[in-house]
Formats: sequence, structure tokens, C-alpha cells
Amino acid sequence: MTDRFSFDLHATDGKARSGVIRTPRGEIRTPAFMPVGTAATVKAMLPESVAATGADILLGNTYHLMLRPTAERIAALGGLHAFMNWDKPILTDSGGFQVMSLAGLRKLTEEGVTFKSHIDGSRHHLSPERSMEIQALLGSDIVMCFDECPALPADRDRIKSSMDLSMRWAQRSRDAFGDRPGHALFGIQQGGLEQDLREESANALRAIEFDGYAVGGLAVGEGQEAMFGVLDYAPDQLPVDKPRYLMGVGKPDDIVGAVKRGIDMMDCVLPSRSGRTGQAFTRHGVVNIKNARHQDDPRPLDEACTCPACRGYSRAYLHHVFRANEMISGMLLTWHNLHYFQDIMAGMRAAISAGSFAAWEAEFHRQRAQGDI
Ligand SMILES: Nc1nc2c(CCc3ccccc3)c3nc[nH]c3cc2c(=O)[nH]1
Ligand SMILES: [Zn+2]
Repeated sequence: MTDRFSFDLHATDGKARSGVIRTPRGEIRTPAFMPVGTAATVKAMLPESVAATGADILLGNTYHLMLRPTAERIAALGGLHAFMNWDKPILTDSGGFQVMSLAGLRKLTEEGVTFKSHIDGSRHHLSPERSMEIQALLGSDIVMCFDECPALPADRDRIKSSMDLSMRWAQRSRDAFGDRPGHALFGIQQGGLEQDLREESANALRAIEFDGYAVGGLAVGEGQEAMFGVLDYAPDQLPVDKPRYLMGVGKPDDIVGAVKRGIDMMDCVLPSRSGRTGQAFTRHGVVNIKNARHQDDPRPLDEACTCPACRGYSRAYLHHVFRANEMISGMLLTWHNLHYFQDIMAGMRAAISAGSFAAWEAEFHRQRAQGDI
């Protein structure tokens, strides 16, 4: 075990990298997929089930937890790890992104943002300083800078002024974070789809110095082609010896394309959210289990999957419990999706270490093109 935060690169294959992030609460194998536990729970999953899928770290949300049950209450109860019974690493987002996408009546100034809770309409305030205080109260191992993520499409002037604000907030986040051994602070690159603005942002963050660097401002509706266009250069603008975290991504083929371009960490609500709606991700493509064609199908979701849903249940059963709106439906499909996403990560880590990422990627795409699933 270690009392410090560190990142070791073990292997590279093209731009793809594999390694390990060491924290006092445990190691994170990279490339890593991080399930989202927004309100101190990965929905429909027990923490031990999340760990069983292979996840080394999960995500929490400053925005949701500050509103309910409040960061002060979680701190008084021993912090987020004890509160939600997860003793491995936790990364928390800084809240600004969620305010802009969820809260009402927002007022954004240089100082920070005031907003009305989407839960009960009460008024709240976030700033770099308050976000750092909340994330410290939660006790998260990886803290994100307080930033502003502009909605796309946006004109260049808007992207530039927003990125400049986020860089000033990054400095204030760094100053407020202080020196917390064993805890990490990650900067977040902004700059939209503009290569020169992203370069400016990366240089500003590098000068402030962070334990890791996120590529922010993507997965906000720009589409995969535009996102990959940015990822063709953005990771290389960031320090090579620190973890690179692409926020909010994504579908299986987004994840593979991001790792191929040098990304080490990703998060997305997709596997859990779509699991609850009956959408299963498999190596052969997506299965919408509510579709009537599954009602007599005795096969598992995915013959090659070793998760509890695929080992113990037929498509016919999963179809039935979704149609009957039974709680086990969301549990089983969420477990399968999270397990499958971790399978993809484990496959890529092994392929990168073996220098066979290109072959692994070709097989990944060939299997998905197989059609009838
Ligand atoms: N702070 C921040 N968060 C983002 C998220 C949320 C990721 C998140 C982290 C932790 C918990 C939940 C969600 C994005 N999701 C899609 N695109 C995103 C961009 C940004 C961004 O630019 N900045
Ligand atoms: Zn499965």
C-alpha cells in the first residue's frame, strides 16, 4: 500500500497506454472505466457487486450530494466511503457541469455560480473554493477542479472566454485544495473543438501542476467524429507522465477509440442508465431485451459473458421481468453492462501490454459487425 498518489506507465502500443494509479485506498488499473455512483450509489447495484464487475474506482457527484444529504452530513458520518460502504478509490466531479445541466435559475459570475436545487428549489452556491471544501468533506481520493463546460455548438469567442474562466478557476481550485497527501487534484482541459484553445488550456494547466489531467468539454452532443477529431491531438497536449481522463465517455466503440488515442480513464452513465431501460451491450452489439423477439429465446444475453445475468438467466426470462417491471430486471442488466464494460477494459489492458492492440481492436469491431444478436 502507499500513502501517496502515483501513476506508473507499464506499456504503450501506438498511442494506447496501460499502467496503474496507486492511491492509499487501492490501485486503479488503466485504461480504466469508472462507473457513476451519482447519489452515493451505483443505481441497482450493491457496492460488492460493482467491485465484482472489476471496477477499481467509482464516481460521485458534488452537485447531487451537496443538495442531498449534504456534504456536512456525510462528513459527520465518516465520509463518503464509509457512508456508501465502498472502501476503494472514489473520484468526484466538481459540480459545475451538473449545475449547468440540472439546476434551475443559474447565475454565473467570476466568483462562482448560484442556482436553485432541482430537488426542492432551495438556493445554493458553488465556487472553486466551495467545491474543494465539499469534495474534502466527502473525502474523495481524486478531486476535480471547478470548471465551466460550455454547451456545444458555441462560437469561438464563447469557447475562449469560458476556457479562460475555467483556467482562472483551476488556479483557485489548486490554491484552495492545499496540500493533501494521498489525495489527487485533476485539472480539466477546455477549449471546445478548437486545437489552439485546447493547447492554451493544456499549457495553463501544466503551469499550475496537477496530479492528473482531464479532457473536458466533450461528450456534450458534438458526435463521435468531432470528438475523435479532438482526441487525435488533445491527449498529446497533456503531460505524458500523468493520467489522462476523458469525461463522460461513452459507448463501447467510443471507449476503444479514446484508449487508442491515449486516454487512460473514462466514465459514463450509459451502461447503468441503459441497463435500467432494457438495453444490453454485448460483444455482438446492442440487445433491446424488451423486444418481443426475445420472449421465447432460451439463450443468455451473451454466450461468452461470465456475469450472473448471462450465467443464470435466459433472454426469455430477462424479457419477462422487464415487461413485468420487476426490480431484478434493472439489477441484472446493469450488472451485465458494467461487467461487459470492464471486460472491454481488461481486454485492452492485456492487448496493450502484449503489443497486440491493433489485432484486439480489429476483432472487437469484427464481432460487432456479425449482425443478428
Ligand atoms: N467537470 C466536468 N464534468 C464533465 C462531465 C461530467 C463527468 C462526471 C464525473 C463524475 C460523475 C458524473 C459525471 C461530462 N460528462 C460528459 N461530458 C462532460 C464534460 C465535463 C466537463 O467538461 N467538466
Ligand atoms: Zn453478461
